[in-house]
Amino acid sequence: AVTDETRQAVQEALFEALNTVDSSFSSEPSVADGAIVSSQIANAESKQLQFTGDVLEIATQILVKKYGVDILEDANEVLTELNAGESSARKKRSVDEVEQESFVANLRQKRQSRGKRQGGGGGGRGGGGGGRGGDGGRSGEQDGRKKRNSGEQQGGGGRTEYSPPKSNATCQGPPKSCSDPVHDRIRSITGYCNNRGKPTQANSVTAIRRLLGTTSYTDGLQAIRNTSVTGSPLPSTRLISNKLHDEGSTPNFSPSVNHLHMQIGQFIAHDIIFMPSSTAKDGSSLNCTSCSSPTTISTNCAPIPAPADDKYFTPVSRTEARCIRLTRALNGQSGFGVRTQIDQNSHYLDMSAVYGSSDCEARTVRSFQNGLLLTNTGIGYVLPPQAPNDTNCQSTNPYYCFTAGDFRNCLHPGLLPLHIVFIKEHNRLAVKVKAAQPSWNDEQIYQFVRKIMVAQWQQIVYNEYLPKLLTDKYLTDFNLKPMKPGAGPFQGYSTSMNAALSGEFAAAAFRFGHSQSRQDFARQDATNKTIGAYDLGNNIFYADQVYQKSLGGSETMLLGLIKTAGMQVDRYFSFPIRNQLFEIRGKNGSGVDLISVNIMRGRDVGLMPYVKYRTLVGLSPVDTWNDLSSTFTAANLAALKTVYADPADIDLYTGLVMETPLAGGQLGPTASWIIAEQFRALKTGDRFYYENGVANTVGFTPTQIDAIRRVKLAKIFCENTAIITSINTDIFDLNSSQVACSSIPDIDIRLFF
Ligand code: HEM
Ligand SMILES: [Ca+2]
Repeated sequence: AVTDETRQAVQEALFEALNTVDSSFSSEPSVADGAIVSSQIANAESKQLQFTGDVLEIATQILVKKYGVDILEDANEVLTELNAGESSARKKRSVDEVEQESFVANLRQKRQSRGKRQGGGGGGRGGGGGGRGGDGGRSGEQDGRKKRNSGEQQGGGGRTEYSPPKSNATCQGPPKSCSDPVHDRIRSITGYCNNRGKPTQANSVTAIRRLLGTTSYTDGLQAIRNTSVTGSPLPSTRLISNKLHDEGSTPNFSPSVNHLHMQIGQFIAHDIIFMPSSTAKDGSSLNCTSCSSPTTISTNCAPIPAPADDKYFTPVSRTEARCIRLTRALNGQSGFGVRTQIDQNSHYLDMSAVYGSSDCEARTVRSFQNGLLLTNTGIGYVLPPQAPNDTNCQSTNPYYCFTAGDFRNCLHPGLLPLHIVFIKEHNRLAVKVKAAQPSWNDEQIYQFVRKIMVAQWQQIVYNEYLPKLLTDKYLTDFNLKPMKPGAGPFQGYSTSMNAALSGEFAAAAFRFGHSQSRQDFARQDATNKTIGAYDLGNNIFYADQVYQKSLGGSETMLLGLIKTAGMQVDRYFSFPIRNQLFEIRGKNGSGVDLISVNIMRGRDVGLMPYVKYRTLVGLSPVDTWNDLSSTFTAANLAALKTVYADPADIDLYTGLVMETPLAGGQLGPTASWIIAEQFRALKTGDRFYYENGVANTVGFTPTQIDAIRRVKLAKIFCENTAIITSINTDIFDLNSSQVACSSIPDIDIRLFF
């Protein structure tokens, strides 16, 4: 039983933590050299969680320091009591699965009233502002982005705090009980009620899973791993990147897999994971550029020191070392204990990059006419709607970036041909549906088409993308293969399978795709002539490439992806990936090294070192370097020894990309395992997976499932481009034979009525 003393201690710790949160962080102009801080911009819902998370993290440290870790269990009981009191204090809403109100989220108001009761001044600064209006996700997200050259960024006065806690009924999840029949038929945008017993599981803005249930935080709570098991400091992740991951002058192209495989991989990533970065108190991006930023700006800064002899990130001055900016992933912990990262997208494989991950965001991409998605055709061909207020966008009027289901759609130009093709495919199907069902309203058409779109996408991922990545054995062992035509329905759905993303997948394994990216992105015209390539390093968050009408817009970019080789998946990364992410055109060194970021992100998220995952995967445990010799080449082993003092230190990301690939796949055993495990969760944990037959869920009939099993990504490209008239039989095969588009059957929408 919890004592009153504990209750008192917990409340004291929370208010002390609140004061720390309110006073200890300073904001600086959020942007280095006018450059982009990050792609991982937190939306309003995530920011609400950050406030709670930051307070709980500090309160946890206070309690542990005073009373030891054993108090945390009782402290969480107190928190449950406090939250229950909070819930009953609020007017009950007419929904039965209302999430519990959070005591901590309302802490500022409590401090004020507490201050009054005690006769004190009650320090809270404002607390107003920032709430997300009903008008949608974009505007909510804008306030978190960089406000370049904005004078308001300076000075302390009048700044608003984190968004005040608010009911999240508007943007997060339909205000309907999971037993409402709407959840029989319609996959919610957020993922809400996909699992009826655990409605918010794998929803957008919820926590990631941890494969081993543990973290590598040195204090067991939040402190980033920084020491070797030998006691010496861990190497800087930029040093690791320089020594192990520099492709040098001899890039390794894949002999068989095209560049499109890279691009679809990123589109998959942007469906299932968006791990937001911490923000400053005012909701803007933190400027974690200087090496001292963890003490001068925010404890949520984790800049990466560049070695003094770094060729690209040279020292700031003779006395000041250079760091590569990095902000810690936003802490969404909701109880006392360990820091917890979140996924801001719906974790499910449900085309979030097209449809959005919150109900507000979903509205921003719809036209609300005849089920159509918004487009912009001003230039003479279809582009997504423009986002003139996107402050991450480096290209300016008239080359605005775009609004799509995922904020990162303009991260680099290679993503846009896919966004465009899928918007066009949705609208193509919507037109057919309208013609066949003239009486249907916008919502009916939209949901009908969306359901088919997601089914097609799942088919493409499981039937075309994954078999090019994983070996047949992994596909079989993890139940990843779609069933044969005529078979099914699939009986693998399990209510106990949590589809949520694992941190290991998000912060390490699935970032393998960074190794597939070329420096030059080709364009090819209808005659298969190369008509100009663009350089990745000069185009991060620049949208102007798709506006190049004379070069064929996005279609020649798409054909370029299909017709050129991707890079081999290995430990080497192209120059822009390692040096020019977020670089301003012409300003060397204004960007970051994505690979040093990946490795540091793993430490930030608390991933365990590589060797800890081997037993999970069925590999031998590791004591000495020699124990690694069957999974690494001698050359890679020797390279590892040049940076790590002990095999137990190896960062997960580096270990995964350095393992010898399995025959018949692109990855080694551990990376394959982590990725296969995730796609199994996304398949067998998704009530709406298209092959399923689940009670009280309106899926597809056997005939409809078979129609989806015949879907080919190639046909979607054929139908939605002007220049593609013949295409690969195997869409990701660089050396594929070609067929006429007309010989590939189109999906027959009539089968779905
Ligand atoms: C030119 C190609 C690409 C660029 C420029 C790029 C860039 C980025 C950037 C800037 C981040 C955020 C890093 C961080 O702050 O931690 C990121 C994260 C990530 N990338 Fe990529 N990426 C590319 C391709 C890919 C591909 C091909 C895949 C997968 C096959 C992929 C998978 C991921 C994943 C899983 C994350 C983590 C996302 C999150 O935590 O929200 N990326 N990428
Ligand atoms: Ca999703």
